Amino acid sequence: MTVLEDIVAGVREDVATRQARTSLDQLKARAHEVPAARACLQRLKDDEAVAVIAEVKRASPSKGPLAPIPDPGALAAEYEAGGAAVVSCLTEERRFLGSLADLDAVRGAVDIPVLRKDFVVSPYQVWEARAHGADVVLLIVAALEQTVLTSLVERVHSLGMSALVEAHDADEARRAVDAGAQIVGINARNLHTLEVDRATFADVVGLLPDHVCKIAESGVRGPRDVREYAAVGADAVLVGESLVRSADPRAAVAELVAAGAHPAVRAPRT
Ligand SMILES: O=C(O)c1ccccc1NCC(=O)[C@H](O)[C@H](O)COP(=O)(O)O
Repeated sequence: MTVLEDIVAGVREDVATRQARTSLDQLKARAHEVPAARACLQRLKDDEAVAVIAEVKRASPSKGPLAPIPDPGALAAEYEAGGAAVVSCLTEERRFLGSLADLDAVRGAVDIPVLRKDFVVSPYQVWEARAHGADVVLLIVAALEQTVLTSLVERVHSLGMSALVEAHDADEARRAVDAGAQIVGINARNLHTLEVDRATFADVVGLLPDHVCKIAESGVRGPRDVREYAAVGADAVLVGESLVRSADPRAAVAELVAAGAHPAVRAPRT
């Protein structure tokens, strides 16, 4: 069993447990009570700057525990104050030690869009994301059959949210676009070895049409990596570990934002 299959198997069990407590109809009712989702495409695809998506990430399969994060809302507020365009919140429980409670705390603490980062395999989780105030939902191509991926993208969009569709290689990038993705993340972390190879982004990004927002995910340790991703066409970077380990996450985000703010760092637009 691959790491991804193992994570998804656990997620399916956890979703079943939650669904036994809260029915889909109850979730839908809650989803219609929360404020409408915030738009996020324009925030991420700004020709003048590379946007920063800052992640609340307690642990990971590759590194184990990363940071205790006693107050995820306070961390998210620091990210926002540092200039993050979007806050990503991991909600997967077993390997990332996240939760919907973390998502609630983050949602309550910031005004910028919030991404629910999880291993979404069912419409129930999409409704759950909306019911908890998420504006963006991650969908991982490698975890989904194409028909399921397409219908989940449609479901996310139909609820007014944005889908961030994650690819790891050229074939997955094509599948993301075929599924109707407007925002595609290219994750430099190999899901089999868990190693990060930032060159993956440059290898794959050229396959994405101009209108698609291109996000470089994983392995950003500082401003230099932002500049390198920007130079090969990233509209945004998604950063977790280096921010949660930072003694001053607000300043750390601000440094990344500043690195992406200078137009000279951008790849020529077509
Ligand atoms: O982080 C992991 O070890 C991991 C393992 C298996 C699947 C996904 C994983 N990470 C999710 C992510 O995509 C990252 O949290 C995100 O891109 C931020 O990466 P980083 O800045 O390197 O923490």
